[in-house]
Amino acid sequence: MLTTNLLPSSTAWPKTASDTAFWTILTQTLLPPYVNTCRWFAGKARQQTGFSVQTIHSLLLPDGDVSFLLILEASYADGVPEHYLLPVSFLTKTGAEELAEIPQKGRIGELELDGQAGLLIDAIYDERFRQVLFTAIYQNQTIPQATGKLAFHRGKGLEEGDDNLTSRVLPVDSSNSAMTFGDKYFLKLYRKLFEETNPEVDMVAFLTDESNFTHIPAFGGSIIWKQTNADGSARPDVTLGMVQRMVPNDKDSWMQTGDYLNDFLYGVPQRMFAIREDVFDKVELLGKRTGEMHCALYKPTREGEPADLAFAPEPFTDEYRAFLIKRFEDLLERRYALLIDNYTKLDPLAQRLAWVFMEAKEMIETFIADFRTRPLDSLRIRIHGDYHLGQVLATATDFVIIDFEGEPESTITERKIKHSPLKDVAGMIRSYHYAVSAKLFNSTETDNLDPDHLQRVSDRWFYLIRDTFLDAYLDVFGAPHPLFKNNSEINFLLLIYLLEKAVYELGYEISYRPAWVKIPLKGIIDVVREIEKIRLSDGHSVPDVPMLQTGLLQTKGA
Ligand SMILES: Nc1ncnc2c1ncn2[C@@H]1O[C@H](COP(=O)(O)OP(=O)(O)O)[C@@H](O)[C@H]1O
Ligand SMILES: O=P(O)(O)O[C@H]1O[C@H](CO)[C@@H](O[C@H]2O[C@H](CO)[C@@H](O)[C@H](O)[C@H]2O)[C@H](O)[C@H]1O
Repeated sequence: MLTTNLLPSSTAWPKTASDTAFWTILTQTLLPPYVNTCRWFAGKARQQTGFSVQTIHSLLLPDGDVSFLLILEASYADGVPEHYLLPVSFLTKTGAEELAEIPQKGRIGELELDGQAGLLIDAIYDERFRQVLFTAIYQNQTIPQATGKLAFHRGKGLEEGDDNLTSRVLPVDSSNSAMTFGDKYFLKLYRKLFEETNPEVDMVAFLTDESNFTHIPAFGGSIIWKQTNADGSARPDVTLGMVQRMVPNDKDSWMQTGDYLNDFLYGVPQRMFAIREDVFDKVELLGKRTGEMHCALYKPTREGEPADLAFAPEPFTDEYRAFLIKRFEDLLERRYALLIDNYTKLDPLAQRLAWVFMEAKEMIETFIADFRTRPLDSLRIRIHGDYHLGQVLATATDFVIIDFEGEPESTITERKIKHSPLKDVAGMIRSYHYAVSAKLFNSTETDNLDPDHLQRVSDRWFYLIRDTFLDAYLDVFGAPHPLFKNNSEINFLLLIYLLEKAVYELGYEISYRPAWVKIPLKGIIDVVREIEKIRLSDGHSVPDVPMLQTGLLQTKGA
């Protein structure tokens, strides 16, 4: 098995940490093709100009061997370089059994080091490496490194006595790597790295330590690289990993909602509109849990107590308004450009929807600009930031909210900016709209139905579910609501965030799922209609945005 294309070096594995030439050769040979096959590498579509190993951390394994945590720098023709975590182990031929267990996606390549043939692997597939990480967290270890130290921190959720659990890598296909310990703890190793604590660690640690909200997996610990410069001065922390309690679950809420919609679908051809009561119960429960999460994140400073500035609520300042408007305007420009570039690839119905979006440009811009001066007394807090049905695990009777990393397109600093929690609410409402649209317009059961009728059925399901979610959500705080001034502010903010989310999604779908582009476009147009109503009722004239037939999402005959 290990006979071809061995990359030779005279340095023994443990000594390679200081052999710069060795790593330079690797970044020119084995690493680029390997990294480009990895799900976690986000630079595949960009013009790459090369990789380099920026930093190497060493971890001593229980048997005296060593694994390295490589910080890889990926450079591109345009834009700033990115940094990725790649832990590596070297398994020699003698460990034939272990070698056989390494999946293809963990095999970086064959090497011959100091006369020993072996395989360079992603160390997450090395049980010894996983064990060292977990033990270091359990023991709150700090391990000095050439460029600072690795600080392992144990959180409240990691129980006494759980220091010797067997581990395995989880087959989740995501942008990070997941492993479990004793099927009780879930360790996420972050792959794309940022200078600043990952918002997920902030949020999960805060909710575990400072609140009674139990519908997140409790915080079990973190792995932080405390960087220093060559002169010993400190640099921003880099989060490498986080442990949480493992949540037994069959599925996430996206799948669960899909199951409910399958039941609903059977009645549709018979012109029967039936949503089971337990579906409403679940939607209500999720609204309630969402409200409770925001309640837990709302931490007004009490008299005599020091303010926790990272989580203290803030008003809608001019600075925030300017930030949101600029971000929205930039997003809109990028989306219009993307839509124009891809227009001819869209089917005729998507093209019609795209036209309405184009025609509404001026009205959307005016609506966003309103945000600069409109009086707003609601408050902003830290929020989930990327909230949708896929981020909620469904347990037997309840829900557990995961993935607090925030919006993937935003910088880490942006992800920590406080927003109205209605941004999360808008995320979930968009998700219900996605769920019903994707199901009703892509199923054989509804293939032959009149598209206008189908659109009405879809809208009815969506409005009922949306209102159920929203009512249950708003009920959590009671009246007067501490975070929202009044219904008019709630409506305005919801529209802004719904629009922003749908415009964001438009880009995601053009890039990843062109057949679904119609879903966010329909979401945008629904908001445009609402804006029209508001402006007309305020006595404004509105630009002439064309009306459309219903049946907007139907792909048949396109
Ligand atoms: N605490 C947990 N317990 C059980 N499964 C989890 C837990 N956290 C995440 N998962 C599973 O791992 C998947 C990826 O987790 P997520 O936090 O969304 O990572 P990523 O940011 O890499 O997408 C989730 O969709 C879920 O299936
Ligand atoms: O990978 P992430 O969870 O960070 O989110 C990205 O991918 C999501 C799709 O997996 C995407 O969500 C969109 O599609 C969902 C259905 O697949 C739907 O429930 C969401 O409402 C919709 O936004 C998300 O936008 C993107 O950031």
